[in-house]
Amino acid sequence: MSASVPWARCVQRSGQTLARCSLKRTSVVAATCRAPSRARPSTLRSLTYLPMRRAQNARLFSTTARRLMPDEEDAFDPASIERESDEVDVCIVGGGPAGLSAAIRLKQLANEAGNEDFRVLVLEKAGDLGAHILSGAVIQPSSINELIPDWLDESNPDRFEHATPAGTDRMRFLTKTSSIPIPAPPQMSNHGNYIVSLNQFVKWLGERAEEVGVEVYPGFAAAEVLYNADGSVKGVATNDLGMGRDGKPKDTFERGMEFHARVTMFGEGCHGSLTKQVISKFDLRKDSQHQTYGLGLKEVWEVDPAKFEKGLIVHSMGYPLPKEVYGGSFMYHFGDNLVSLGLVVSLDYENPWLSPYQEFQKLKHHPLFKDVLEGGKCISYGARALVEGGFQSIPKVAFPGGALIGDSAGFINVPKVKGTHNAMKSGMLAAEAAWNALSSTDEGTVFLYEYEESLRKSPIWKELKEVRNMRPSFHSPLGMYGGIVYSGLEAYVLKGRTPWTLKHKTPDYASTKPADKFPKIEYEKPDGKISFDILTSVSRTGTNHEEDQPVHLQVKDWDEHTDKTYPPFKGLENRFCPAGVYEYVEDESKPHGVRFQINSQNCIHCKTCDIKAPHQDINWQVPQGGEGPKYYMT
Ligand SMILES: Cc1cc2nc3c(=O)[nH]c(=O)nc-3n(C[C@H](O)[C@H](O)[C@H](O)COP(=O)(O)OP(=O)(O)OC[C@H]3O[C@@H](n4cnc5c(N)ncnc54)[C@H](O)[C@@H]3O)c2cc1C
Ligand code: SF4
Repeated sequence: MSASVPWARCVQRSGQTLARCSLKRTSVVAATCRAPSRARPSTLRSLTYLPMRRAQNARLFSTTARRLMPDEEDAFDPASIERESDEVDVCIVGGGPAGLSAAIRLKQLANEAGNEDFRVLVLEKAGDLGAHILSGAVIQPSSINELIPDWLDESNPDRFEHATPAGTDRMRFLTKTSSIPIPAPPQMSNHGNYIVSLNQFVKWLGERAEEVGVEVYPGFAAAEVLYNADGSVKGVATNDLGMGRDGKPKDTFERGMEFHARVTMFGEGCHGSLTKQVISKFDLRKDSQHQTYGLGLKEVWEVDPAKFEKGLIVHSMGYPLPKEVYGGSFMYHFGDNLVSLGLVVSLDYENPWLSPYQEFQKLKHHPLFKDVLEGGKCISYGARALVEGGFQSIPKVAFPGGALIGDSAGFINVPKVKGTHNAMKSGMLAAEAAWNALSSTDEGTVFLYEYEESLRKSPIWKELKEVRNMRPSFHSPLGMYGGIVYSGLEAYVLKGRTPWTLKHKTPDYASTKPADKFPKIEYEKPDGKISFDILTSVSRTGTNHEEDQPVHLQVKDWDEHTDKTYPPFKGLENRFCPAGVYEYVEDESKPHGVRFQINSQNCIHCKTCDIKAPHQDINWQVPQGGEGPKYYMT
């Protein structure tokens, strides 16, 4: 950090060093980057003015702070400080498989056309790329084969080195003590697929993106959608940093930053906080059904080598979930003695006593899993909601000035338990449409008609249409058994050629029934070897949030929330949250004898509360960039 070099100052944001060196694969201060200037990521080049911006902000704020008397502090409006802005060609929110594939494809096209100045920027809320990604993950390589054909080639020094070829597939129906083999439908055949840690894969994809010139900003949480005067999307803004829990700026206050682009893509994954707003603003669900969701909980274990079967893929239905609850488990053996084990629970469950976290702990005691885990070590835990609505729930994906890509739109093939290949492909299709649109005109609002069209002609559309009736068939009067039989018929005989399309029923938040309609579920205490209490699990996510900041789980009136939610549902938030964030603490001074509490530091960004809260009064917003879970090997 030398003051003599104008741009060689530490560019810090919330403890994150902004400038990252793609050669060193590490965060660096600009002056310490020894890469030739041509090879430096443009992040370094374009951010040289940032120290100045921070100095300006600091000056502005300290001036304001000096001037303010205590009784005036309340009147201070952070919005009165103008935000710095940056102008790029395409801004992508979310550095997941969809966002990074879109970014890489755009820069490939720009570089092929000799337009190296074409700026593509990716904003990612995690401190490091991949750190908020949670997935199975068995990936179908169709999209990565297309995007980076030599991704596994021995001759490629930058190949991805952590892919385990899929081996034996097993499908089981579980009762409490036994596991019954059932035929795996063709969709679930994994021949030719790879087991990976999606979090490692995304990190690697990010490096490939920087190599082709994408500007990747981890630690930047997009918090606000910006609009042009004509109503089209103008870009996004990151949130203000250094605000106290009381909503007042602290001396570390720093105004957010605006990123303006002619095309803004939302690749926030399932139930994105900005995607939600854009869908509503442009009424993108006008011709589609509501989205439906599941919550996936997952652990990675290092197991006894004698129990490890490299490439083994096991899926199950049945125990521990009651027959009215759709869901299932997965167990993938990959890498060196690693086992990825998880349970997906659909969020349209009715019984508020049900706890997806506790069901997952119960699952691990089933002999099918316990035998593998015993003697092993749990090395990570995480949870994330996933989209289950499929074909019926695909919204319009293009709107003036932008597009939805990946799980933000919702392209998971539920019977196949896969979404990564579709997320990537949708990003690539949107990229091609954006490149063509931006190349054909230098100004004015861009609308990606071509993306809507190419999506309909793509394998994504065909694949999701074919399986569209499987998930909703589990709502027939025959419940789970009816769904299994109907899905078998679709998989082997009908193959989606039926003239009908089954509808999704009630949205997840409205599916929960009052607690007094069900007997309370008593879960067994964890044994500390196979099953764990929730705080031990949360400690394995590495999650952290600065305590003195506005709560990012926004509930307007905590007492009103308690009045409406506690009496009928008896604290369901405590049970649906896989990180122990919500509590009702005994408090005799309160009307219901309890006080609502939000331990927001524990949040692992799974979005379940925003989806399942019965009165839709919990609004998940991004906290400060760089906060949240620090997943690795997930
Ligand atoms: C438990 C589980 C198991 C799964 N198993 C499989 C499997 O075996 N195979 C498979 O193919 N798929 C699987 N999936 C689905 C797969 O993970 C998703 O389809 C895929 O990750 C979607 O990619 P995406 O880029 O759309 O979203 P994501 O992977 O969710 O990435 C979104 C990124 O955007 C960032 N972000 C969000 N909001 C903001 C914001 N406002 N500002 C900045 N950054 C933001 C997030 O931090 C994240 O990094 C599974 C999913 C789960 C939950
Ligand atoms: S608070 Fe909400 S988003 Fe955070 S972990 Fe709990 S349910 Fe998930």
